[in-house]
Amino acid sequence: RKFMAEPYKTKMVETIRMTTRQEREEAIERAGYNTFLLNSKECYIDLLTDSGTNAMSDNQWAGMMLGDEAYAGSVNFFELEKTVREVYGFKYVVPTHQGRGAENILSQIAIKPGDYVPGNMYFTTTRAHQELNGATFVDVIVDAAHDSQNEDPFKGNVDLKKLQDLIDRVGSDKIPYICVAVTVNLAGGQPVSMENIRAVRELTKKHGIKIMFDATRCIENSYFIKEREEAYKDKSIEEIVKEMFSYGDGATMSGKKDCLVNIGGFLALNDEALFQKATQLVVLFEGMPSYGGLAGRDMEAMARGIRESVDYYYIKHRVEQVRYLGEKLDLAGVPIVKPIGGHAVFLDAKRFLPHIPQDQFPAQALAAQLYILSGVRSMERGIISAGRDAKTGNHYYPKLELVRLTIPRRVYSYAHMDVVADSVIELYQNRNQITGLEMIYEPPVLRFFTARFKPL
Ligand SMILES: CC1=C(O)/C(=C\N=C(/C)C(=O)O)C(COP(=O)(O)O)=CN1
Repeated sequence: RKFMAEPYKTKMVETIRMTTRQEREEAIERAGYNTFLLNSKECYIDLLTDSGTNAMSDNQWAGMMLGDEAYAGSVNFFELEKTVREVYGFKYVVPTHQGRGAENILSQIAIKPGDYVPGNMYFTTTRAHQELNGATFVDVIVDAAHDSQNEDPFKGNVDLKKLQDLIDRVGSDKIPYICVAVTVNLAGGQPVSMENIRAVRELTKKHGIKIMFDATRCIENSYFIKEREEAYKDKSIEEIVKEMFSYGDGATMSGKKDCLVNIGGFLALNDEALFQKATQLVVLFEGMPSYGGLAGRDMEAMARGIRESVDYYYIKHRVEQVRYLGEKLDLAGVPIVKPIGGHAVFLDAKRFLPHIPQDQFPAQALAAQLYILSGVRSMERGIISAGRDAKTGNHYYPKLELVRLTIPRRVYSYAHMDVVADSVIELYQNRNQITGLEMIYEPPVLRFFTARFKPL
């Protein structure tokens, strides 16, 4: 068989049930055509996100029984710290409740008003914290990343000329760090090559600019390096992760993805002065430096999840299961982002619904219609997620208007992937019946979480 079978067997099940079309039409109406506002029990196959929705292993659950819930100096903290040092290679670890907790602290300790933070495409919460601290985010990703049909194997790469131009334009003292996301979520889960990371290190080192990784999906990135970068095909995932991060000064991590936990994250740093600043803030926002908003048992589960995540067969299956879904859709002519990403298949809503202008929110409409047809929940990653330009007040109009079918780790089977594929293909065949939406409630920040719409 082309795709490997699951490298695990099931020991516990959580029943899911199909709803009726009538129930789903009522539910999406109540949710204002925003899939974020649906209840979990209204969703049959929930592909909203891979964040916190992953299945833990028996080893991780066993670790939950070993929570040292001491207020300070928990055994589990030292286990987490040891694991981050051994697997990722960073020196200091500040646990946080999830990725945003780390982004909040890093942005506050490293950014001063008027700074510029370059990055390989924006991510919603990452940019929000950078802007909250007075920085301007500057997208320095390769142009190919904004083209859903470009099949470059490393579309997450940094465009070194764009980075150099920014340095020349604003001066390196205005650039505290570059945020290198491995993989790039909104480009379609696209990886950064080791060669590019090395080149970014070389360029930034000359100007005293730090590299801070967004490590959220770093294992998927490592798998793509092993699969697509000749020099790494015989390296282990663990060797690749270690080398990747050796070129950086720190990382923010949402453990809810590649660390295989339902809650958790951390800020990792090598610089002691920055670490000291981080510990001063963590007591304000997350708790003690030795628990960062997490119970001891959560830190134990995260430490064990990190160890499991570098297992080759685990990550091979994970990436291949996503590829399986993507290839079925591609074969049926459904427009998707290529190459297929590590954590999700992204539908290209502009090409799926060319008759709907972007300011009638095609991706939002497509996600709502997919739910009505099949109970499959997906996430809008287009103009609504992009938000408004703080200066002009106008929508950002991203080139990529996408619907993300995000596959949780170790949760769904290939049969579920077939159900998703069949329903997307059916929707594609009837795409001309889909109409645009009007936004009837728009929150001021990160609007995609709670905005409401109605069909035009
Ligand atoms: C690349 C990246 C993310 O994808 C991310 C969160 N992503 C979510 C929730 C998602 O659905 O993609 C975050 C924020 O992590 P958090 O959701 O606060 O644990 C940071 N970086």
